[in-house]
Amino acid sequence: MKDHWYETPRRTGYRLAKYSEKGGMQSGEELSRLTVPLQRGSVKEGVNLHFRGIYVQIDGKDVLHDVSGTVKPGELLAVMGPSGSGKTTLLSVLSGRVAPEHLKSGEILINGGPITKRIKRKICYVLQQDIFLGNLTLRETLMFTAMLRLPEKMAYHEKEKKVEEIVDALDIRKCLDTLIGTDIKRGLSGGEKKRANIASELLTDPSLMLLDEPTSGLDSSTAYSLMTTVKQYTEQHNKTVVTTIHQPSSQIYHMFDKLLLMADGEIAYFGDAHNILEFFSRLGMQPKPNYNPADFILEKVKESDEVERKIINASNEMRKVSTLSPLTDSIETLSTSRKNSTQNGGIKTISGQNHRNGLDPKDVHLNHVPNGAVAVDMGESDKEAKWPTGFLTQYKVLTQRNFKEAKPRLYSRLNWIQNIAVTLILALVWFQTPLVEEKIRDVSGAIFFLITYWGFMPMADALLAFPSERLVVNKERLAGSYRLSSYYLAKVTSEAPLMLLLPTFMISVCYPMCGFGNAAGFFTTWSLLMLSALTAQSIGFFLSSVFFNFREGLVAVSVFMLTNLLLGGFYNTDIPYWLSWVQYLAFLSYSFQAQLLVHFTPDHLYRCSTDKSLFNTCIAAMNSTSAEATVGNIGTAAATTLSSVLTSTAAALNSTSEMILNATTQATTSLSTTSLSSTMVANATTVPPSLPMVHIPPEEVLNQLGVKFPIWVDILVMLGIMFGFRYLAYLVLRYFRKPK
Ligand SMILES: Nc1ncnc2c1ncn2[C@@H]1O[C@H](COP(=O)(O)OP(=O)(O)OP(=O)(O)O)[C@@H](O)[C@H]1O
Repeated sequence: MKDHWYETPRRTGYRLAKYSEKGGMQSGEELSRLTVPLQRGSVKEGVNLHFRGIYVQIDGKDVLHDVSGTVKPGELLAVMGPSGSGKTTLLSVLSGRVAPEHLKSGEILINGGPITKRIKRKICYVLQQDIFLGNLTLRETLMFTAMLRLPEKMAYHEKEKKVEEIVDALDIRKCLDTLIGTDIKRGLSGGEKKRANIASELLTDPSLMLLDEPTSGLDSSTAYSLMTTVKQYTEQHNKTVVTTIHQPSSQIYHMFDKLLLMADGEIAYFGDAHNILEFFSRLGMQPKPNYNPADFILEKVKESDEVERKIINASNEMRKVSTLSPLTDSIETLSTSRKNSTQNGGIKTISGQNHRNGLDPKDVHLNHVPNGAVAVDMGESDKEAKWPTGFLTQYKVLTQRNFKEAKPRLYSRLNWIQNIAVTLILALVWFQTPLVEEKIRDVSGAIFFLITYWGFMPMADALLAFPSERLVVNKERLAGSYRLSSYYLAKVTSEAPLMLLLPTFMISVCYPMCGFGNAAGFFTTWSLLMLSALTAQSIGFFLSSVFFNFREGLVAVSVFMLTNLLLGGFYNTDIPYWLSWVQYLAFLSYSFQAQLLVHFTPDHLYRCSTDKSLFNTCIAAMNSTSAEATVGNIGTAAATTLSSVLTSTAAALNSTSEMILNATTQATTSLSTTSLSSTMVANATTVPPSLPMVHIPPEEVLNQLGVKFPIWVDILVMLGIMFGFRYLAYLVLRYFRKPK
C-alpha cells in the first residue's frame, strides 16, 4: 500500500503529508496543519472535515463503531457498504443530527474547529427522500428557499440570479415551471426531484455537502448525469462532499476521490477510492478483469462473516499504522490536551488549529457571503444573526408559501362539489321559511346544522395542516431556515382566509334564500359563523399537532365532536350531574346560542301559532280573545229574549198597527241573524275567531330554546377557546414535536 490518508490541500500550497503502512510519514513537517490555514480576517476557503472515533449505539446495538475519516475541499468522499451498515447514521452524525443519547463518543472537526450551532446550519444535508411541498412549482420552491435562507440584505434580483445559476448547474431549467407533484398529482420525475433536492440545498452555497443516496431510484444514465454534475460542482466550487451510495456503476465509482467502505458499523476501508482493488488484492481477493469495483467490494464484504471480519481487521491494521504516524499522533495530542472541548448536540467537538493559535473555538465560525463559499473568520466575535432572515421576512415569505400550498388542498374540486350540494339542499329545504311559531324549531335546526357542519369541516381540514408538511418543516427547521413561531403564525394566518371562503359562500346563498333576515342580521350571522369556524379550526390545529397520523386525528375529531353534541345539551337536557360540566366546554353550544341570539330579535319576530301555542304571550292573547267572544254571546241571548217577548206581546194584543208589524219584522230578522252569530261564537270557544296578529317576544323563544348566556359571553368563550387551542398547538409543536 502506498500513499493514503491525510494530505493537506493542494490549493493552499501545503505539501503532501504522505504516510505508508511501513514507513509512516514521508513528508511530515506540516503535520500541525491538519486543515486549511486559518488566517485572521475572512478567507474564502473550502472546508476540511475530520471525524474520528465515532461510536453510535441505538437500542444497545453498535450502529457505528470507531468510525474515522477525512475529506478536503474539492473532494468527493463516497460512503459505501451493504444495507444497514451505518451509512445514513454516519451522515446524520456528521450533520450533527444524531440524538445525544445515541452518540457515545467521537470528534468532528471542521477546519480544525468545533461544529457550533451556526456551523451546523451551514452544512447542507440532502436527505435520501426528496422532501418538498408538492403543490409548488420548482421555481416557487427554489425562490421561497432563497428568500428564507439567503441573507436579508441580498437583493431580490440577486437571489433570482442565484437560483438561475443553480438551475443551470444542475440542468433543471426546463422543468422550472413544473409542479413538484404529490402522490396524486404528477410532477417532476424522480431524477428531476433529486436534482431539485440538491439545488434547494446548494442555494445557501454550503462548503460541506452531505448527500444521502442521491442516486437511489434513478436509472443508470440519470444517476451518472447527476453524479457528473455533483462532481463538477464539487471541483469547480471547491466543495467538500460526502455522499452515501449503494451500488454505483464503474463510471460513477471512478468519480470518487475517497472511499469509506462500511461493514456492520465498522470501517472496512478508508482511503483513496482508486486504491481499493490494491487493498483487496493484498488480502488475496482479486476481481475478474473489467469487473465493476463497487460490485466487487460489496460482494466481498457481504460474502460471509469471516471474509467481512478479515477485511475489517486488515483495515484496522492499516489504521493502526496510521495512528502511529506523526499526523494522527498530532490529532491525539490535540484532542487530549484540549481544555475547551465543547459539547454540541451530543457531538464532542474540539478545536484544533485554533487552539494552537491561542483562540477559543467559540471564535471560529463560518460566515455566508452572497457570492462565495463559506468564509472562515477567526478571532472575531460571533456577530452573525441566528437566522438568515428576520421574523417579519420569515412570516411574510412563509405566509405566501403556505397560501399557495394550502389553496389546492382547501379548494379541491371535491370540496367545492360537496359544499355546493350542501348549500343547495339547505337553501331548498328551508326556502323562504315563514316567520310563524311552527317554524321556530325548523329554523333553529338549520342554524344548528350550519354551526355543526362548519364545526366539523374546518376541524377535519386542519388535521392535515401539520402532518402534510411535517417533513418539509422538520428539514427546514434542522437547517435553521426560520423560527417555529414565524412558521406557525404564517400557517394560521394564511389558512384562515382560505378556510373562511366556503362557509361565506354557503351562508351568502342560504341566508337570503331561506329568508333568515335582513342585511344587518346577515352580517352578524356571518361574523359569528366565521368565529365558530375559526374556533373549530383551532381545535383541529391542536389535534393535528398531537396526532400526526391522519386516521388517529380523524378519530380524535369524531370523538371531540360527538362529545360536544351529546353533552352540549342539544339532544338531552337531563345530563347526569357528574357530566353536566362538559356542556360548558362544548364550543358548539356557545356558537349555537350566539346564532340564536342574533336570529331571534325584535326585528325578526315570529307569529303565534293559531293552534296550540307554547309561548305565554300567545296563550294569554288566545285566552283574552276567548273571553271577549263569551261576552258577545251573552248580549246576543238577551236580544233573542227581548225579540221573543215583543213578538208574543204583539200577537197577544193582535195589533195590526204598522209600527208594531215593522217591529215584529225587525225582531224576526234580528232573531235569524242572532242565531247565526250564536253558532259562530259557540264554535270560537275552541278556535278563536280571527286571532289578532300576536308575535312571540324573542326572549320567550330564546328561553324556550335554552339560551343561557348573553351574546358577549358566547363570543368571549369562543375567542378564549380559539386562542387557547392555537397556543396549545404551538406549544406541542415547540416542545413535543421537535425535529430530530
Ligand atoms: N433510530 C433507530 N432505531 C433503531 N435502529 C436504528 C435506528 N437508526 C438506525 N438503526 C439501525 O442502524 C443500522 C444502520 O442504519 P443506517 O440507516 O445507518 O444504515 P444504511 O447503511 O444507511 O442502510 P441503507 O443503505 O439500507 O439505507 C441498521 O441496522 C438500522 O436498523
